This record gives sequence, structure tokens and C-alpha cells, in this order.
Amino acid sequence: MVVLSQPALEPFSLIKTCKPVAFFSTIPVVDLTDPHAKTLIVKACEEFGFFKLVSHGVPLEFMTKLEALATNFFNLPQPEKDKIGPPDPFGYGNKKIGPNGDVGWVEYLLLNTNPQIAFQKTFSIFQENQQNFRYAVEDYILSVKRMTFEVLELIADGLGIESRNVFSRMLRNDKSDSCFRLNHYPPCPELQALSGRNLIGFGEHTDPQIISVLRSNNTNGLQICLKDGTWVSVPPDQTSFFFNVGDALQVMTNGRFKSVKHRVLADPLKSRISMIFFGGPPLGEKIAPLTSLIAEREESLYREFTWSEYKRSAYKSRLADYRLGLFEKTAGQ
Ligand SMILES: C=C1C[C@]23C[C@@]1(O)CC[C@H]2[C@@]12CC[C@H](O)[C@@](C)(C(=O)O1)[C@H]2[C@@H]3C(=O)O
Ligand SMILES: O=C(O)CCC(=O)C(=O)O
Ligand SMILES: [Fe+2]
Repeated sequence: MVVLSQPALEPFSLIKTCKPVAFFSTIPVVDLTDPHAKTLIVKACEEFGFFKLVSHGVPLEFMTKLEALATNFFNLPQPEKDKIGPPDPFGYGNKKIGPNGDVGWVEYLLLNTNPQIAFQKTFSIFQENQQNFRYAVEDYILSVKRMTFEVLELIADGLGIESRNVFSRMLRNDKSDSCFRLNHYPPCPELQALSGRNLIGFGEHTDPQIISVLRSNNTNGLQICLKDGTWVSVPPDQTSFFFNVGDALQVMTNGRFKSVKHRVLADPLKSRISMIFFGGPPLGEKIAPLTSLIAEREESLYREFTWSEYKRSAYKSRLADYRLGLFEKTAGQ
């Protein structure tokens, strides 16, 4: 018997597919200049762990410039990009996500934003002819950080916490372990034609840090999981930012905010480019529920751990794992 191979499917053989889902029509949108912003942000973080921010003050030019330069970078010949990979976890990566066998229809550049590390490793990634790219990354990150500090201070205000820098100080710290990621999801028309499904670009997961701030071009793909377990597509908006609550903020709010499960599907016809700033604490920072957020007759749901401990544990996990499980207190502890 002759067994026919399916050469057209070969590059996708390890990458899962998924059916498209409905659009998220009631996505919380917060205007940063609105006097009620703090209340709206807290409500969105409690309900979805997710919101869209408009009138954010980050110049549009920084966003479009970086998108153009990232597109140029991803259009370089493969051997050029491979020179700055494989990721350790920083550097250029293609299809492989993290160290434990996760794959997706994505190529990316992962950078550390801590100046002490950044100047050694990250910026050696930008070779001589990539200086404009490096400056665009720096301008963008500086401006996004400023906006993120403001959002974190509004969150503290909205939660009625006395010291409004309780979260933002961890990102403002020189030793903050934040990182920045540029993702490129190439189109995949062959697969769509063959199966009527989309390739999974980035599989379902929560982000381990305090908060993630995402901006993408105008291509669909991002989906979030609602409390009832249904997945919804987030309509792209290239002029706005999408904020995700991360695991560390779930812990510090003793579960009042939930880190949002999300994933990305590749579009059959259009490239998706996204840029995400992951705001993380310094490695030695102790993460635990804030006493003022543990309600009367409520218990602390998590044991204290350092960010370094959590990160180590995250890097031993698979993308879709529930990473906080190991840090939950069991009854009576
Ligand atoms: C599979 C993995 C990739 C990841 C590290 C991990 O072991 C589990 C968490 C993953 C994640 C998700 C959010 C960010 O994109 C990321 C940089 C992070 O901090 O945690 C990635 C990690 C990665 O791609 O290196
Ligand atoms: O690329 C995207 O739109 C989101 C990717 C993501 O969730 C991540 O890199 O952690
Ligand atoms: Fe993510």
C-alpha cells in the first residue's frame, strides 16, 4: 500500500490548531484622563484581569516606528535572525516557546529591560545596522513604563491602599526584573485552506509578572478566557494598550484580581506584530498578599515567596500550567 505524505502540512505538524471564537463586545475600556479611572481599572481587574487603556499619553509615533522597525527585523533573512538565538531566555526565538517543549506559530525577540543586564546582553543583540531599532525600543519602553507606573498607582488608590507606590515601586526599582517581547505571527493561508482552523500562535497561559502591557498592529489574534471558561477574541486596536493582570498581582491582591488566561491565534492572511512590556519585581522582592487586602475573616491564600523563586519555578513549567498552585496555602497553613 502506498502511504501518501502531506508535505503541505509538515511545517505545522507540531503546532496545534483552534477554531475561531466570538468577539468580546463588552471589553472594559478605560480613559486614563477620566477622574473615575482608578475605580474602572479596579473593577476591570476584578472582573476580567484585563482592560483596554485609551488616552494613555504614549506618543503614537513611538508605537508605529517600533512596529515598522520590528517588521524590518522579522523580514531579515533567517540566518541573520538566528545569529541572535536561540533564546536563553533572551534573544531571538522561532516556534519554540520557553525551555520545556512548547511550540507556536510565532517568532519573537525577548529582551530584558533592566539596564544592568540590558546593556550587556540585550543591546549586543542590536548590531551596528540595528541602532535605530535599539533607540526605538528604548523610547517605547521608557514611555510605556511611565504609563504603567501611573496605572499601578491608580490601582493602589482604587484599592484604598495607603502607599500608592506599593506596586509601582517594584517596577520603578533599578533592579526591576521586567522584560519586553516583540512577537511576529506570520500568516498561514495553507493551513486555513486545508482545515478551516487557525494555527495557535501562542498557547494559553497566564503571565507570571505583576502586569503586562500589550500593543499590537491591526491584526486579530488575541483571545482571553472569561471567568466562566469561555474564550473571546479581543478586537485589535493599534492606538491603544491592553493590560493583563499577572500572577504576582493575583497573589498581592490575595486573589481579588485574577491573572487572565490568554492565547493568540495566527491570522490566515495577515501578519500580526505585537509588543509586550512585562512589569516584574526585582529578583529578591518578597511577594505575598498585602495585609490591608486580606479581608476580615479571610485567610492569606498564598505563602510568601521571592520573585526569583517564582521565576525559577515558572521556567520549569509548561506554558499552560497553573503555576500558582505550588504557592497556594493549604487549609490551616
Ligand atoms: C513556557 C514558558 C515560556 C515562558 C516561560 C515558561 O516556562 C512559562 C512562562 C512563559 C512566559 C509567558 C509570559 C512571557 O511571554 C514570558 C517571557 C514569561 O515571563 O513567562 C514567557 C516565558 C518565555 O517565553 O521565556
Ligand atoms: O503576542 C501577543 O499578542 C500576546 C503574546 C503573549 O501573551 C506573551 O508573549 O506572553
Ligand atoms: Fe502572555
